[in-house]
Amino acid sequence: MNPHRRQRQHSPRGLYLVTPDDADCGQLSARVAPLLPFATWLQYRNKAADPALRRHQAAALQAMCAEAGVALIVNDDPALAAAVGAAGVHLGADDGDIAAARALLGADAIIGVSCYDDIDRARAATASGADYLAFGAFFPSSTKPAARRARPELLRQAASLPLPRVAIGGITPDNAPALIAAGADLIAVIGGVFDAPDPTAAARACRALFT
Ligand SMILES: Cc1ncc(COP(=O)(O)OP(=O)(O)O)c(N)n1
Ligand SMILES: Cc1ncsc1CCOP(=O)(O)O
Ligand SMILES: [Mg+2]
Repeated sequence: MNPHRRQRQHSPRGLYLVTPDDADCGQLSARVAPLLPFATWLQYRNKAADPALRRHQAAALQAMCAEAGVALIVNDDPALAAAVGAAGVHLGADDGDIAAARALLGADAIIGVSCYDDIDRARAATASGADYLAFGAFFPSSTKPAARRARPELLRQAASLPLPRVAIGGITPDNAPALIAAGADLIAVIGGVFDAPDPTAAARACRALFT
């Protein structure tokens, strides 16, 4: 097995950086590279790219993450995660089931599941072998304006489940403390870092919230 896939942490905490849609491979790598020192995990998410571009970008990010010691998690697509040797996959409600992803990626893979505002979905994902539970959107998101909204109390409620809790949706270094106080182990961020005037400073500030 590729040794860089074996990066599963038992109690991951920190910044879960998620990529913006960017069709320019060189530009995407250049935007991500200075941020990796502050990320616990990186998710490759590109809702606009065709399969060839997604494959190319995921492979480039996997090489960068392996070098930086950051786990790469591919959004939506277990086959792409397997093809590039990523550490895991993130599955939403329309992205297939956990068992199929586990069969493809193996016992060491990180499989994350979107639970939105639904604690019953979180319980079911836990029982099905998920590795983390993602909740949100907690704040208005310019990346995904129609995202279902959740309240921070849900993070407290999910403390009864034995998995890391990821918060997503409109998160910035300024509004994240309320979510961390409510129990978020990781904050998943796109615009709050990549659209910040100084993305490196924003990523550093996100990480500092966990120290
Ligand atoms: C960490 C994390 N949480 C939630 C999502 C959203 O997944 P999904 O509902 O499948 O929506 P898309 O991202 O595919 O638009 C995520 N990607 N990552
Ligand atoms: C994928 C996703 N799911 C809920 S909100 C969201 C987008 C997160 O991006 P941002 O951090 O820019 O709000
Ligand atoms: Mg999805």
